[in-house]
Amino acid sequence: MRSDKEDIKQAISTLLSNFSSFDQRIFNKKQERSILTLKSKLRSGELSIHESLDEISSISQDISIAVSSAIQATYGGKSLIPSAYSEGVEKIMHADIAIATNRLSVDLDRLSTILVKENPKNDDIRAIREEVVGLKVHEGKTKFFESMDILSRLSWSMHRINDRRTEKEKEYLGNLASYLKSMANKISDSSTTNDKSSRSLSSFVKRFDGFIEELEHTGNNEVNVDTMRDQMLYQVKMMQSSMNDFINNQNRVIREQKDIIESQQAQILSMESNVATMSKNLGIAPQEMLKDNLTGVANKRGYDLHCEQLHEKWKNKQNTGPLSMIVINVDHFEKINDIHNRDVGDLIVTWLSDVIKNLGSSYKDPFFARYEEDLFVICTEGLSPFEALSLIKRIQTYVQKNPFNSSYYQVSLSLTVSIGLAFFIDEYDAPQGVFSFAVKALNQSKRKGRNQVWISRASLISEKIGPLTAGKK
Ligand SMILES: Nc1nc2c(ncn2[C@@H]2O[C@H](COP(=O)(O)OP(=O)(O)OP(=O)(O)O)[C@@H](O)[C@H]2O)c(=O)[nH]1
Repeated sequence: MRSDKEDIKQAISTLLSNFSSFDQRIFNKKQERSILTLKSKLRSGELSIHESLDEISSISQDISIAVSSAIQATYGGKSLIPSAYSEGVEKIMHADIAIATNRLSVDLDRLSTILVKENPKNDDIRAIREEVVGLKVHEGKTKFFESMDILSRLSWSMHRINDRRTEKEKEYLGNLASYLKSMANKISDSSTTNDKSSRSLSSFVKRFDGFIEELEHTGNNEVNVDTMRDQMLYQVKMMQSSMNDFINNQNRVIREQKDIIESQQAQILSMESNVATMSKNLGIAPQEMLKDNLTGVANKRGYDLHCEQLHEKWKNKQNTGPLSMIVINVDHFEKINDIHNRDVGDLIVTWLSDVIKNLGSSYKDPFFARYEEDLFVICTEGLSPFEALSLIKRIQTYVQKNPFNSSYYQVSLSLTVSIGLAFFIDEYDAPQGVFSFAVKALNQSKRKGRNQVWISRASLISEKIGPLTAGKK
């Protein structure tokens, strides 16, 4: 595109030189000066092709008028009817004006050839080119006014082409700026860091916005559009260098994260191998280490592991419905041990564990563990406060109404249990905290006379999780 422009500039410049060499009778000093100024401005790049074409059009009109005046002066002021023209022109065929006309036809030939090559699909230009070829056929005959008319029309066609070209270039620059803006936006939004390189990328969003606005207010002057293209090129280079910084930084962050993950993986591997060694030394399989020997349900280790998973779920909001912890303890267990013996106590622990497990299976089969001694914990997931309380009531009623029997030890004992309930309420709740809320509620049940259910943070549960229709506060 650049070199085509240079060709056009060159052709216009030659045309102007030939204008200057016209017979002095045709020009006055002012026209001569304006041709010289125009030429030097065009050469220095002060003037665009667009502006030069305007000037040429007006100079060629001046020249046409001057030539017609010259003819009138020569032929005694005959009126300018077509036959007078052809007669006048015929008579000055051998004068300088004829030479100038021939030069003009050569210039037109050159200019129209370049334009047809550049715009092969433009019908106007092709038609003008045919007229120029027609002019050449009549070489030797003076066709000054026709040449001037063709030059004028050629100027206007170039005008229109230039207009469309600058419009297109502006559109292209605008699209490019929008694309780069959205790219800078996306990258800085998705950045994992807020370092200098990602901030610098986000600053391009504003810069491109300014550029798009400036483009909207720029006319079709190609000198301005050239400047805008240069500015855009500069911004693209700057953005490229910011992107390089950004990519280097992101790579560094990824490398650091990879190092952390590798060291964590190594720790996990060593922990796993420790567990494997421990279980080997103890002669039990790893999963057996998470089970209570007496009841076969999860033990405290199993409970701790479950709590870790529960915490992850809670933090990432992946839990399916409300979460709660229910702690259950046999009333006066020490006395039972003392009055009967620890074996009876063991049987009671096993019996109660089965009772809780069976009743829980109708309540979405919650995780259940023997935490220690005669203390059990149920972690419910997806049970409303009302449903959790209904499960608690069923356990309590079952224990109360069904005495523990052992034919071997010949005992039948009426037992009761005390219970504490707590719910996870907000993102600050962690399993250890919720467990201690549940234990506090259990202690309250014991203090208030046993065989009771107490609920921790009951008003918050009603407000944030769901209604409680049973239980005491
Ligand atoms: N049989 C049996 N007893 C255990 C076991 N582990 C701990 N114990 C005993 O269980 C008793 C725990 O009693 P607590 O739960 O404090 O009961 P309590 O103080 O009698 O009664 P509350 O105040 O109603 O809880 C202690 O005497 C422990 O020695 C076990 O595995 N089997």
